Amino acid sequence: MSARYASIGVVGAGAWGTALANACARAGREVMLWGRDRDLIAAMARTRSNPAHLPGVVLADDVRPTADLAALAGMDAILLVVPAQASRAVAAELAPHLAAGTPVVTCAKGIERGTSLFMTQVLGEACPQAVPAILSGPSFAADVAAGLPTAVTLAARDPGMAEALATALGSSSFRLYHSADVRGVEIGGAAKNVLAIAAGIVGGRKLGASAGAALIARGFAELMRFGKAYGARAETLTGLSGLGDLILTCSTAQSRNYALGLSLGQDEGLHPPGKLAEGALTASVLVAMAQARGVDMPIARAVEAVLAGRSDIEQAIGSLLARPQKAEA
Ligand SMILES: NC(=O)C1=CN([C@@H]2O[C@H](COP(=O)(O)OP(=O)(O)OC[C@H]3O[C@@H](n4cnc5c(N)ncnc54)[C@H](O)[C@@H]3O)[C@@H](O)[C@H]2O)C=CC1
Ligand SMILES: O=C(CO)COP(=O)(O)O
Repeated sequence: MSARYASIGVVGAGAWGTALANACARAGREVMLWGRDRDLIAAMARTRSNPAHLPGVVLADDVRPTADLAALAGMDAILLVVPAQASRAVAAELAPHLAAGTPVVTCAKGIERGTSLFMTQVLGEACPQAVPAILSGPSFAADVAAGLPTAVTLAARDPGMAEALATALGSSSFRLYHSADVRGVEIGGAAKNVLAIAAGIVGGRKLGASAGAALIARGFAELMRFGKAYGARAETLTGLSGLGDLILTCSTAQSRNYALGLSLGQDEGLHPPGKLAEGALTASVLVAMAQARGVDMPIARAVEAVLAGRSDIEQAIGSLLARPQKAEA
């Protein structure tokens, strides 16, 4: 069945796109890797590396970089690996080159601002002839590129398609579990980034490991409430793409979202500059969507208030600690 997906087009030559291109090559796929920056793509083809986004990683022989989206026409499946807020524009540019029924797997973690749409819903609008799917889970690009063991979830509404794609892209070091709970997978990836900023703030303020663990557990309670309100399955939220990714991203400054929170917690502002921290872009839309369905998300709300400049760190921490004591569940 995996022969159906012998060729994979990866759209987006940042850290994650480059790592996924290598992972697909490792799984025996023929891979084309598209990036919008012609100079960068030419340099990647020449040097077989992407030092700007993924230093120290050699591009696998079976990965062909291209700056021409039309070159991806005829690929058996596409991985869309650009930031969440750029996904609509890039998917629309890609759409004319896709045959009807081509799976397009979004690998971005976020919710579209302005429309409050999840990533596969954005794909459905921008690329209506494609079949949307999602890949998400605890996986730093550097780890995947280095061939360290990782496990993620690939979800598509059609379970057979999810299984076939997972079989085609997986290898012994890059394990893909399959699922039909598309909504659950996209909610976990979007929400955990916002909560990771809070975890970074706790780290930056040196509130202690106990506070860090409490933050993860109470953050997960928020993620569960939001997920249930928006139709996710509980087993998905407690799986790799929910709890798994929340633990990873809340645990280390290797995460850009955690690193941003760390910097805020140390009163150093929004650092490091120029690094993509999806949680900073998702926070306001996540909080608005929670409010719209009456979901209580005090930690996400505190992060949003800090990012919007309506609250300083001390006020945000104070407001969380001043909440009335209540039953845990
Ligand atoms: N880096 C990681 O470890 C992981 C990242 N992700 C997710 O993957 C997505 C992409 O992240 P990264 O690759 O890490 O980011 P990155 O910052 O390394 O690369 C982003 C890429 O997208 C391109 N891009 C940005 N705006 C664009 C536009 N309008 N049109 C075309 N291309 C555009 C940039 O040129 C760059 O090549 C994010 O949603 C992130 O949450 C998911 C799992 C792991
Ligand atoms: O999503 C990720 C790991 O699963 C990457 O996290 P950051 O975007 O915070 O670096």
